[in-house]
Amino acid sequence: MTSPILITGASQRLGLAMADSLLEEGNAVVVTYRTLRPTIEKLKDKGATAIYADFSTEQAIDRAIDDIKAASESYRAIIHNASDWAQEKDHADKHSLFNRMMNVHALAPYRINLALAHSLSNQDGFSDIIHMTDYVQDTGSEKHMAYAASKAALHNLTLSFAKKLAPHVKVNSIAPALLMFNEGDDEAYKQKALKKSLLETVPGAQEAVKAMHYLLNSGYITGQTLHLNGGRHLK
Ligand SMILES: NC(=O)C1=CN([C@@H]2O[C@H](COP(=O)(O)OP(=O)(O)OC[C@H]3O[C@@H](n4cnc5c(N)ncnc54)[C@H](OP(=O)(O)O)[C@@H]3O)[C@@H](O)[C@H]2O)C=CC1
Ligand SMILES: Nc1nc2c(c(=O)[nH]1)N=C([C@H](O)[C@@H](O)CO)CN2
Repeated sequence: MTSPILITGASQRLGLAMADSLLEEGNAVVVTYRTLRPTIEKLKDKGATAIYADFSTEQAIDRAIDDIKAASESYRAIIHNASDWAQEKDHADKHSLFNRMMNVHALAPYRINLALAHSLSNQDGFSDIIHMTDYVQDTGSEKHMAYAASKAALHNLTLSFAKKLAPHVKVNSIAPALLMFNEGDDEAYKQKALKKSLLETVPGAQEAVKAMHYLLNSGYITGQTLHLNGGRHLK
């Protein structure tokens, strides 16, 4: 079995779907979680290694890096999926909000990539880093300003790491728009959100799973963004 693939924030939704798909394909998988859900136990039953990781502070990021390095001497790929979709209106302390967004979405991927750069290996070809960014990396967001800025920072790290880690490592962004609704999204929100894209659909987690496999199996894509947005950029 080749070196494991690391997926951060895999206890639910897209991260869980990506981890499940990689396990079903026979890959070794290491996941991080912040909330211990039954889904994590199920991933462990399928052979995954699970590591607790909170990326909201510098000290917690340090601890996570130590645990990730202890879990495997080498990695086939790193998928930075962990994310906190926070709105300004819900956080009075904007300084704390901005720092937390940057820690989760930019500092943690930056520090983990640097720490594991020499541990990325694939006897069959390229290794990979995938950054889960967001459609708003290019547009900003009035309601999620710090979040959007941190996703733009993450995408810029895609460009820098693509240059720094070539030719052995491919580094790409996957920039979704609406792939899945959240619990509590009411019908009015759903109808309004659907109209934001040309295709007017919400495809679900498998759209991200397919994009992940495409990048992992590509032999000539690096420094790119796979936009999964249903044509929203043309609306
Ligand atoms: N779903 C969508 O439609 C879209 C998704 N994306 C991006 O795709 C990726 C996956 O999306 P989705 O599955 O909806 O993501 P989620 O909102 O489900 O978040 C993924 C995981 O991130 C973890 N997380 C949140 N904050 C922290 C933290 N401070 N430290 C460590 N882990 C943390 C959570 O862990 P836990 O639950 O264990 O606490 C959560 O399970 C994200 O990067 C997201 O920004 C972008 C645009 C649209
Ligand atoms: N961490 C998360 N990031 C984002 C989510 C989410 O559920 N978790 N959802 C979105 C929305 O689907 C947005 O794209 C709708 O326009 C964005 N980011």
